[in-house]
Amino acid sequence: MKAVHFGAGNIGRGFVAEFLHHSGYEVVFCDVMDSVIDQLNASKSYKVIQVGSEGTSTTTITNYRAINSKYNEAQVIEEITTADVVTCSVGPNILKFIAPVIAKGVDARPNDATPIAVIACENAIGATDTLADHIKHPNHTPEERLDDHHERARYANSAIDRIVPAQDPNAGLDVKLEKFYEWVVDRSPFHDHAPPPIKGVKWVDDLIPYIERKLFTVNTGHAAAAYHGYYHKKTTVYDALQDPQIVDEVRKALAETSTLIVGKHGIEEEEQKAYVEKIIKRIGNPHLEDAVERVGRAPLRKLSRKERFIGPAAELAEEGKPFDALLDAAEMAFRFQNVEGDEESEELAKIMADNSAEEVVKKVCGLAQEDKLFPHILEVVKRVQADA
Ligand SMILES: NC(=O)C1=CN([C@@H]2O[C@H](COP(=O)(O)OP(=O)(O)OC[C@H]3O[C@@H](n4cnc5c(N)ncnc54)[C@H](O)[C@@H]3O)[C@@H](O)[C@H]2O)C=CC1
Ligand SMILES: O=P(O)(O)OC[C@H]1O[C@](O)(CO)[C@@H](O)[C@@H]1O
Repeated sequence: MKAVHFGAGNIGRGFVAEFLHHSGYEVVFCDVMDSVIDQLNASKSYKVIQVGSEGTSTTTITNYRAINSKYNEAQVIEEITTADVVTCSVGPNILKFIAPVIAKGVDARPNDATPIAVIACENAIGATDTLADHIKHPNHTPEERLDDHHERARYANSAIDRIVPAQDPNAGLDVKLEKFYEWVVDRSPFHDHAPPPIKGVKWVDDLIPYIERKLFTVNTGHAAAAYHGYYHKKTTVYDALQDPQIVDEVRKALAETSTLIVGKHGIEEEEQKAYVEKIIKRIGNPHLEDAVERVGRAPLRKLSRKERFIGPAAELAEEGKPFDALLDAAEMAFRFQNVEGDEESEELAKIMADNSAEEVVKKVCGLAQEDKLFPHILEVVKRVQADA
């Protein structure tokens, strides 16, 4: 079996490739960074090191190759025509850039082979759908080829959860990460044949409760800790969580999202409480040394309409339920400006400087004036702008 994986970064090498490897797949990494491609092709193995209070354990990943997809389109297409699975972990904003080559690879597949399974492993609701929309766009797949496209490819959304911090620059290809993992994938696209045999994946018929619970608990809590931590000059998320005031903010934000999740998805209150406790423990893992700048990265994405703060706060506002702590966390995200190495934080600073508060709320948060949350976020933006 063969899997083509786009994005040989932290989650790609550390989580997705590890699962694929242990399930018997040869992994062909595609990335645009020469250094990582050269290292992968020059080495026969790398290590995945799981750290936590239970101790450390290591697994070794072998049986992979790597292609620089920036220069070798024909080679990537060829690999996709003979692969069983395409996965990616490149970041939600990069999906449009990898779609054209995947479209060509899918189009070149024979209709009588098992359709290739395409699974995007990004922190976003419906990331595989987004990728599929780009792939099926007339610029990339001719319209007359869409009718039987499903015979060549199936697209499954997924929710992927594992904390993989930025790695030590001297670690080479090795990846340090937490022991916990969860990879949940929508089974419905494979209704007429077996889903790909990836060990450790949980196949479900309805992914929405899983991805919303994950995004609005793990990612809301993690990002809230990082943004409050950054504001209070903490180095890591662990450091941030040593501050009782920050823990309190995180707990309050998660109490708000829990109300939404429990009400919406029929999850037991006690179960959600236990999930929250587990998440707070996970994000406070001292062995990960996870910088607040990494967890806060890409604030424009994280402040967008369907994301971890505005998404749940907008729904809570419509239901007339409390969302104050989510507003506080969003305020800290708006203050995450001009952070070294983070382009979106620079863009955020420009947007905040060049636009009225109303325009910022519309542009960044995707809210309309008639949304109940609008005036509340507007106050937040005005406050941050006044401090500039
Ligand atoms: N690190 C984590 O703890 C988790 C990350 N995720 C998600 O996984 C995705 C990736 O995150 P990380 O692995 O942390 O980031 P990363 O920055 O370590 O890896 C991203 C990789 O994608 C590559 N890339 C960028 N543009 C590309 C292109 N056009 N074609 C091929 N490769 C390209 C980059 O060179 C890099 O190697 C994000 O969507 C993130 O939200 C999900 C769960 C956990
Ligand atoms: O790019 P994002 O959305 O921050 O994704 C990485 C995040 O995913 C998580 O690992 C959770 O699975 C976060 O802890 C981490 O910060």
